[in-house]
Amino acid sequence: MVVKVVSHTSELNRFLPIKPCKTTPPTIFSGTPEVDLSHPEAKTIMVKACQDYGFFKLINHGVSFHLISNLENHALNFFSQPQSLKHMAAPPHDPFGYGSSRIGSNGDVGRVEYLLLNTNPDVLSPNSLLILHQLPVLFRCALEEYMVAMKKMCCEVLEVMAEGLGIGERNALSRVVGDQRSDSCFRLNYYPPVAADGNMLIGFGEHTDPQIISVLRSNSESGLQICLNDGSWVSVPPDPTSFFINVGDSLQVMTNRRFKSVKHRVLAESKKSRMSMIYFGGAALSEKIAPLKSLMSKDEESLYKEFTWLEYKNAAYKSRLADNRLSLFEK
Ligand SMILES: C=C1C[C@]23C[C@@]1(O)CC[C@H]2[C@@]12CC[C@H](O)[C@@](C)(C(=O)O1)[C@H]2[C@@H]3C(=O)O
Ligand SMILES: O=C(O)CCC(=O)C(=O)O
Ligand SMILES: [Fe+2]
Repeated sequence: MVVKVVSHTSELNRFLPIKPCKTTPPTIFSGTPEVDLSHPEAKTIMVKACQDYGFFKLINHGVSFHLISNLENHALNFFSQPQSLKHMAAPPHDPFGYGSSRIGSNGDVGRVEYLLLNTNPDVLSPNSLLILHQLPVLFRCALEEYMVAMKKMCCEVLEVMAEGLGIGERNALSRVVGDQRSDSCFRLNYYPPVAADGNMLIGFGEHTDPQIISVLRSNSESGLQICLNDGSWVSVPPDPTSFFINVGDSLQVMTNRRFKSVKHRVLAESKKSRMSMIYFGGAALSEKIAPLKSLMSKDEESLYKEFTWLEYKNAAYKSRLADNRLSLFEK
């Protein structure tokens, strides 16, 4: 009998079970709200989209396509390397760095490879710095440039949103993500092509994002699905020239549930690889995540207990992907 000794985590990962999905073709969603950032009515459409779906597509965003495709090319080169070269010196149990199949540390799996980074040089753990410095210098520059552009755009979107919500201070939301100490993160997801046997696999299981907003850009391969209010799942047609914005749990709280954080997932279904890049705009660790006073009506009560981003993050990172993390903090 030949006993194969699996000595590396990446090897182990290949044997993790990933549930195949039903083969019925997904419903294509034709109703993605579209927000033109250069349009004077952007604020109204944005707020309605966040109330109705917690999700919208952003066009005329002003981010150069060169910046995006430059990062995409470097990322593709990175993921195309042999497995042994992708594994970086990230210590075990650190969510940051390169990963394959395992999502988080509580048993979730998906057919995905990723690179997860902390975006803030001030709260960068020594591990995150270690990871960045193991990447080719041009890749690292492309990442840094892209993250700066994402932070700026995230703040612009949050300012338009605040205006749309009728909040007096335009920076009530954007100052949280714009803060020097904001604990935002960035993720590159690479979904390898799937066999043409009609089976769809879970690429990234259903979840909500814990942060304030997430800014997602993908190549032209489909896979992203959102859950509508009636509980049905619909496929979002990809658009590599636009960004997709998700309302995260923190924004659901800051708006006292006027906005709902959107449940989403990715099915690995394409014969070509899908690549996505997501900027998760978060708060500083010490920031109180609570409904904005300027938004609340006179006798309105907060639907949530008081907590800081650090408290929420700690709880979130102990949970499974599909858990309702906010329920722990509801009054
Ligand atoms: C299973 C998990 C992965 C995750 C941490 C968690 O315990 C629950 C939240 C997950 C999530 C979803 C959005 C982002 O991709 C992410 C980086 C985040 O902040 O929360 C992931 C976490 C992760 O991959 O470690
Ligand atoms: O890869 C994608 O398109 C979405 C992934 C996602 O939702 C996440 O990383 O939180
Ligand atoms: Fe997500």
